[in-house]
Amino acid sequence: MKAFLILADGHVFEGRSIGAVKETISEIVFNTSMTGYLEILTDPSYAGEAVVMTYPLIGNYGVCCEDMEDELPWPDGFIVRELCREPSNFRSETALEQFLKAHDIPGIEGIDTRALTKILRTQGTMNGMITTNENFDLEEVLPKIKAFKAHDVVGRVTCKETGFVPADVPKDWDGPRLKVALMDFGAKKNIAGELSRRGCDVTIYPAYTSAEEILQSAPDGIMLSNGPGDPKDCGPIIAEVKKMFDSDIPMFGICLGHQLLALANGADTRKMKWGHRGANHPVKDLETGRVYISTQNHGYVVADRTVPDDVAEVSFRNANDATTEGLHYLGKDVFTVQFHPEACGGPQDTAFLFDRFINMMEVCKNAEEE
Ligand SMILES: NC(=O)CC[C@H](N)C(=O)O
Repeated sequence: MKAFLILADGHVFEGRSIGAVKETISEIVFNTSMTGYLEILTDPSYAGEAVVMTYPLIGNYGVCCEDMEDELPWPDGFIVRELCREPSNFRSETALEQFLKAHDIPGIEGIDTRALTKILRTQGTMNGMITTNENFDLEEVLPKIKAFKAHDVVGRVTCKETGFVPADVPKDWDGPRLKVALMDFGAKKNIAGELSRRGCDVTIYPAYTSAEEILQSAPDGIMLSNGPGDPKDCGPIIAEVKKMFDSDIPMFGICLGHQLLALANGADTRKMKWGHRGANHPVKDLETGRVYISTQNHGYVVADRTVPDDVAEVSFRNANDATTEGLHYLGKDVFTVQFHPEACGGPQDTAFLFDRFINMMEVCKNAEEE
């Protein structure tokens, strides 16, 4: 069946429908990862967006359910050059096409994703519509496409009830056992995974949980997760995050969590032209000068020179465009990053940041006990 991608600037791409047959309007963003399509599809931070994969062949190792970052896929659409229908991998449980259909995600294949990405790079990400309606009227649909704005996407993806992931450590574990409160703004599964493998009992809280409730549970540390949408749309959450920050409990924030904590402390965020989405974004640790390759997925960034000097300093910068990639809060056991240390694009990457968080919590806990 024919399908069309209509961009807000009037460009129309014709391809074939994949996944669910339904019309959808969302922001069209591109991801440059060559693999990891399942992790991308199940990352809740993509809610409200349709993802264009720039790598031309997608789906060739099928759907390995173990790799899912959430129970469900979250993008509103999926756009590829060529979808592989005969995946080959011993871990694969189904083909991507079936997965998209089963979860009601519409998509389009067979379009020139390189031309599409060039448009998004020159003009910036923009809204678009995926439709199988051949008789669409451009004049009629363009205003609707332009007007689209995703609402309360964090509310859509966050857990509805408190959850618990116990420490996943051997019986003879002699490392610390710590209690972490994970704020779920759209958390990827492996955030809790990285913590639990390091001896943490992780309680996962819905995004709108009050700071009072979190503080009452007396966690050793608070983890602020990634999540979808514009961080400035999260006013009530920002207010609670500020109260958590003022409590002096160690904190670690990733992506949306990083942005929310920056906003809570007087910094500003801005929308990027086309964002960072891929598995090979170089970030420089400003303390050591070392560059790490990171996985990223964000369309907003903490605006340069808006972070009050007496509150925090920039700890990481993107080596391509020098944007802020991490903050370290002065005189506090609190740090945040814009990239994804829980995403294992390579063997270890920046997972050491979880060790840093564990050490912080341990030192703090020991100091209290003494
Ligand atoms: N992965 C994330 O947490 C993304 C944060 C935010 N929604 C952005 O696009 O910048």
